[in-house]
Amino acid sequence: MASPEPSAHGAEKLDDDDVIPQPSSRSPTLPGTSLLLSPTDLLILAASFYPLTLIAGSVFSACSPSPASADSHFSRKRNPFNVFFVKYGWLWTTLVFLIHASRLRSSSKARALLRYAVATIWWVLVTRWFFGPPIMDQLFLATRGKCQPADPDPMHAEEEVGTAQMIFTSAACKVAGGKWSGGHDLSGHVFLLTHASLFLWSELLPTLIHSGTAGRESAGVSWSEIFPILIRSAAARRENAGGLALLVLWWWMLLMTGVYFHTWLEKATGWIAGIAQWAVLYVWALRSHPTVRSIFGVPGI
Ligand SMILES: CCCCCCCCCCCCCCCC(=O)SCCNC(=O)CCNC(=O)[C@H](O)C(C)(C)COP(=O)(O)O
Ligand SMILES: Nc1ncnc2c1ncn2[C@@H]1O[C@H](COP(=O)(O)O)[C@@H](OP(=O)(O)O)[C@H]1O
Repeated sequence: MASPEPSAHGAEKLDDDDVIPQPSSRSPTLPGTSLLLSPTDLLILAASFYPLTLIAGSVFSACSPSPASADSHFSRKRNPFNVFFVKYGWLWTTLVFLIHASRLRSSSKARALLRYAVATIWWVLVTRWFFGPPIMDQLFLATRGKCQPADPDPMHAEEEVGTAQMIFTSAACKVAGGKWSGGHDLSGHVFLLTHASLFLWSELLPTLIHSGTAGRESAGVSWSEIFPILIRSAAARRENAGGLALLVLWWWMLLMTGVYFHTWLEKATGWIAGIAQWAVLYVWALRSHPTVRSIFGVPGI
């Protein structure tokens, strides 16, 4: 899909089929084009779906006559979608991305992998390691969170507390049989599901539109065309169907986290961490900094 760089961005010339989402990609001369959505509009539309989902889930949970912790399949931590998919969420996201990247032109592959590496580093920093405990655990400890011993027996608890107070990560706390409690517990699920979804939408959208419109050249996509395009795109290639299926699953699991788990504030901080790297790289740096764009490229077909 051809998409020349807007001069406002102080552009260098992009590869023919690179697509940088841009608000000014509509042609002002075409009648009725104000109703058309550019790639940027579509990306922002997809991105706005996630906070709305969390708000809807939280409102439902607050208004529901039964308690938010009501026993249902999706309120159980051990449900298979949680255990096999979300708990390995970055692995599944990686698989879908690598299949997508393997289809890109070789000149685009290295830069797509570089963007993936940045997204992976952000996932590691938030959930695994940040010069010590990961960001989510450092936030928890900084807000007076502790690893509490699980054993109610005071004899054992005393022994455990000694160990627990030395524990600085939620993972180690769980392994020691303790409970991570007291501080601000940023939702790891909201973070991962939002981060992974925005990464996949940003990388896959040009391909999805291209497959769903059969490469049609146009000023944009109308509202009524969005779902038919995604369906045609899924039908056109198994890889597109796989990517869209994962995005639907991530969206559903985010809704379930919104309904059954965490406080409003913990979901909000999870979401902020989830959009941070996407906003900096895809929304800001790639659009307004030609140097960044020349290093990382832009998602394309
Ligand atoms: C020239 C360019 C070179 C660029 C090089 C790029 C390298 C590309 C290929 C590298 C492949 C690496 C493969 C990495 C695969 C993985 O992702 S392994 C990780 C699998 N683990 C997960 O997915 C765990 C996800 N889960 C969590 O993070 C947490 O469980 C949670 C969801 C945040 C919840 O936290 P809890 O505390 O468990 O509640
Ligand atoms: N959509 C979902 N489905 C099932 N369990 C979920 C969930 N969202 C969050 N959880 C569970 O709620 C706890 C807090 O999640 P998080 O902080 O990652 O958002 C985690 O419990 P466990 O750590 O005991 O598995 C997690 O598995």
